[in-house]
Amino acid sequence: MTSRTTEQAEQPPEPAAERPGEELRFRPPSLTALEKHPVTTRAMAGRLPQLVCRSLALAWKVDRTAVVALVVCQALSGFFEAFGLLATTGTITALISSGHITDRLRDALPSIVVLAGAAGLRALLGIAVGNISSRLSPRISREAETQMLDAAINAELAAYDNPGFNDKWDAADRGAEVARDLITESQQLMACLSSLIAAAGVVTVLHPALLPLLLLAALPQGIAGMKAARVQYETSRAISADRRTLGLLRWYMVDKDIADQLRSGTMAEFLLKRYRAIGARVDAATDKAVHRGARYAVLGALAGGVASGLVWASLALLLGAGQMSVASAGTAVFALRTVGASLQGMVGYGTRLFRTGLYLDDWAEFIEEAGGHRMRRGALVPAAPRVIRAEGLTYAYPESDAPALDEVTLEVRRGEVLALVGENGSGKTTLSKLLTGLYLPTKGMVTWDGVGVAELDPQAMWRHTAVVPQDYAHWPLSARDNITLGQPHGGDERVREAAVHSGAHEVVDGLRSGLDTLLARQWWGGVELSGGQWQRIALARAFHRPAGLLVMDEPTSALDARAEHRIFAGLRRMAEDRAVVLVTHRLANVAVADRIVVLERGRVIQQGTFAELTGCPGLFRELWELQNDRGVPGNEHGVPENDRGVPAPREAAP
Ligand SMILES: Nc1ncnc2c1ncn2[C@@H]1O[C@H](COP(=O)(O)OP(=O)(O)OP(=O)(O)O)[C@@H](O)[C@H]1O
Repeated sequence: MTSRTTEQAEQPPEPAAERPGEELRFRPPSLTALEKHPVTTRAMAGRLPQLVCRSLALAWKVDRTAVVALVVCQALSGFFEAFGLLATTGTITALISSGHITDRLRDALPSIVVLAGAAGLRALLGIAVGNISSRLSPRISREAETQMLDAAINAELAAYDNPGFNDKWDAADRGAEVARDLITESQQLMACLSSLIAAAGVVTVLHPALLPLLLLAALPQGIAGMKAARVQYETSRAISADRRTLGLLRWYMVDKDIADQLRSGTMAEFLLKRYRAIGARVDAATDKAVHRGARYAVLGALAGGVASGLVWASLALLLGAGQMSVASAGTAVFALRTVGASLQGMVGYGTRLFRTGLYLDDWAEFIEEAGGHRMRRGALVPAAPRVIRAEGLTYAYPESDAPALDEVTLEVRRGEVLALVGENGSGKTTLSKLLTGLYLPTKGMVTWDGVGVAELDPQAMWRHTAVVPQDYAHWPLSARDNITLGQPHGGDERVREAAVHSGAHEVVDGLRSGLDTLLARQWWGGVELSGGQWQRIALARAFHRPAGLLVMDEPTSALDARAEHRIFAGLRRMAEDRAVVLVTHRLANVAVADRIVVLERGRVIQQGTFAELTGCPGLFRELWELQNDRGVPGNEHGVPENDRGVPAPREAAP
C-alpha cells in the first residue's frame, strides 16, 4: 500500500456505470446454425427443398386440406403460365401476318382469349394461395411455439440451471416467431419455380441457348443475396444478447413489484443510461449490417445488369442471323422477362427462406436440447409416501465447483415433522427439492417407500407433494384458483378448510367477491394483496392439496405474529397424515419438529430434537443463542418454555 503514489491514490475510481455490467450480460450466442449450414450456393441449393418440405410438414400438422389446396393451386398456376405464354406466339403471329387489320385481329382473337383467360385464372389462383398462406402462417408459428412449450415444460427442472438453456430458449423464440414466414416464403418460392419451369420450357422450345444464358445472368444477384442474408443473420444473432438485456431492462423499469424501489432508490436515470448505451450498440451493429448488405446489393445489381445486357444482345443476334422468327422473338421477350422475374424472385425468396431456415434451426436446436433434458423417468405410480429417505445424497448444480449437497443421509416418515436448519447457502432448499423429486441426485438416492424417485412417474409423484417455496407464485387467477391451482376437490368446503388453517379465510372474507375475486391488479383490474396475505394464500394452496409430503420453505417469513402462531400451532395436526419438511431460520419455530437436521456447506453436521440440540454445544445452539441475543428482558430464551425446555406454541383457535 505504501508504494502507491499520491497521484494514484487521488485518482477517482472508475465509475461503475462505465464498466461493463456483468450482471446484465448474457452469454454470447453460438452460431451453430451457420456452422451446420454455411451460406454457400451448394448449401443453399441443398437446403431449400428441405425447408420447403419442413414448412409443408409444419403446415400439414396444422391444416392438411390447406396444404393440398396450396400445392394444387401452385401447380395449376404454373400450368396456366405456360399456356398463356404459348398463346403469345399465336397472338403475335396473327398480328404481324399480312392482311387487313380486322382479319388479323379476328385471327388473333382466340389466342388473346386464351391469354386473358390464363392471366385471369392465375390471378384468382394467386389470391387463393395468398389467402391460404395468410390463414396458415400464424397457426404455424403457434404450432412452433407449442412444440417449444411442450419441450420446455417436459424438461427436467435442472435444465433451467444450465447457463445456455435460456439463451437457446430466446433464439428459439425468434425461430418460432419467424416460422410464420416459412409458408409464405415457401409458397412464393414455389410460385416462382412453377412460373420459371413454365417460361423456361417455352424459352427452350424457342431457342436452347437462351436458358443457360439467363441462368448465368441471375447468378450474381443470387450470390449477393446470399451474402446479405448471412450478414443479416450473423448480426441478428450477435445482437441477440443485447436485445435480451434491453428487454430485461425494460421489464425492470416498468415492473410493478419493484416500481417503488426504482423510485426510492432513484435508479431510473442509471437504468435508462444503460438502456441507451446498449441501444446505441445495437443500432451501430444494425447500421453496419445494413451498409454491408447494401454494398452486396449494389455489386449484385451491377453484375446482374451487365449479364442481362448480354442476354438481350444474344437475342438480337439470333434475330439478326435469322435463327428466330419475329413472332418467336416476341414470345421470347415475354418468356425471358418471366424467366428473369422468376429467377430473381427465386433468389430473393430463396435467400429469405434460407435465413428463416437458420432461425428455425435455432428453434429445432432448442427442442432438441430441451429434449435432451426431457424427463425420462420411470412409470411407477406411487401412493402417498410413508417413508422418504435420502441416502448418500450428493447434488451439484451444473458448472458449479462444489456440490450443494454432499453425502446426505436422512429420512422423514408420515406423521413426522422434520426441520432443516443451517446458514444461508447450506443446501436446505436444494435438499427439499431433491426430496420432492424436482431434482434428481448426482450421486446417492432419494427413495419413496423404498423406490428411487427416478423410477416414479413424476406427475403422479408430484400429485402427492405440496410445496410452499420461498418465492411463491402470485398467479393472476381468482382466489379460489389460487388455492386449488385449478385442481379442485371437495368443493368450496375444502377450500375454506385450507384457508382457515392458513389464515387466508380472513383475507378471502375481506375480498369484494370472496373466492371469485381476481388477484391480479396489474393485469385485469383485480385486487392486490399484501405480502403476508399472499403468503397465507400460498399456504392455503399447499394445505388444500391432498399430499403425502408437505414441504414448507420459510413459510411464515411474511406473516404477522398471530398468523405465524396459527401455522405452527396447527402443524402437528397437519402432520398426522403426511410427512412434513420444514425449512426455516426462525429457530423458535423448529421446536415443533420431531427431528432437526443441521446442514453446513451441504453436509449434515447435527441431528436431534430441539432440547437435544440446544442442550449441547454446536452450530444449532450457537445460532439459537445469537437469535436470542437481542438484549430483550425476559427469560434465557426470550420465549415461554414448557417442561422440556422447549418454547411451546399453544393451539390456536382457528
Ligand atoms: N440454481 C442454482 N444454480 C447454481 N447454484 C445454485 C442454484 N441454487 C442454489 N445454488 C447454490 O447451492 C448452494 C445451496 O443453495 P440453497 O438454496 O439450497 O441454500 P439454502 O440453505 O436454502 O440457503 P438460504 O438459507 O439462503 O435459503 C448455494 O451455494 C447456492 O449458491
